[in-house]
Amino acid sequence: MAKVIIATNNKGKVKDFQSLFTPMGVEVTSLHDFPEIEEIEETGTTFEENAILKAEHLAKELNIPVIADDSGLMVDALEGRPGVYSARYAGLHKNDEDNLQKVLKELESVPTEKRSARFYCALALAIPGKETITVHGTIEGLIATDKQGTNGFGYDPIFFLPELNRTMAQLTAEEKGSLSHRGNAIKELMKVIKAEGKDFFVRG
Ligand SMILES: O=c1nc[nH]c2c1ncn2[C@H]1C[C@H](O)[C@@H](COP(=O)(O)OP(=O)(O)OP(=O)(O)O)O1
Ligand SMILES: [Mg+2]
Repeated sequence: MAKVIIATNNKGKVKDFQSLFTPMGVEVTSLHDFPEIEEIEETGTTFEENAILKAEHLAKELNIPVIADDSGLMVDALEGRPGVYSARYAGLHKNDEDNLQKVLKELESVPTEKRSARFYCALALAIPGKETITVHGTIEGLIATDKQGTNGFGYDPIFFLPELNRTMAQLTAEEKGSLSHRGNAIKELMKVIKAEGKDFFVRG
């Protein structure tokens, strides 16, 4: 069976990738399957830089093609924060809940029309001996005033999609994949590798 290696420790991202790749008959492998690999520090100042760091690190260790995802939430009223620091917004050892509560608190007095935000996902594909490819995808939404829904992960329960009248955490995995920043980035990556005659699948 064809496999794709994603350099991530985030179980929510793994689920998102599974919902995109499983229908293609492709198995998703993550850092959870390589416990001996040390996690690399995200020292970049952009999503792209961090995605490249994560993908190239694991591709070098394993000597096979690897994809990495660096993503986050950008809130206009917060000048783009939490941005690249989305995973560490409430502090290094905080979790998704603390992070989203911090955003809700900071937006407490901000009216609906000023609660615009977007998710951003940068993907890097590192292939040993080749130049690393980066692509990105986004999705626009509004920050809700409280949590809704239990699907997904991270900031999904407070990311409201006005056209669907639901938060991202109220979508099925398939719905999220069809319109999310991550789904859009994957579509872009598929286009680019096709155009460049490259491939990220590992067989066997
Ligand atoms: O679809 C999403 N739905 C909700 N929240 C999301 C999403 N996508 C990214 N996010 C948030 C979660 C985390 O706060 C940050 C990612 O941080 P980021 O460093 O890329 O991931 P991570 O540290 O959790 O895992 P890893 O680096 O091992 O891939 O943005
Ligand atoms: Mg991370």
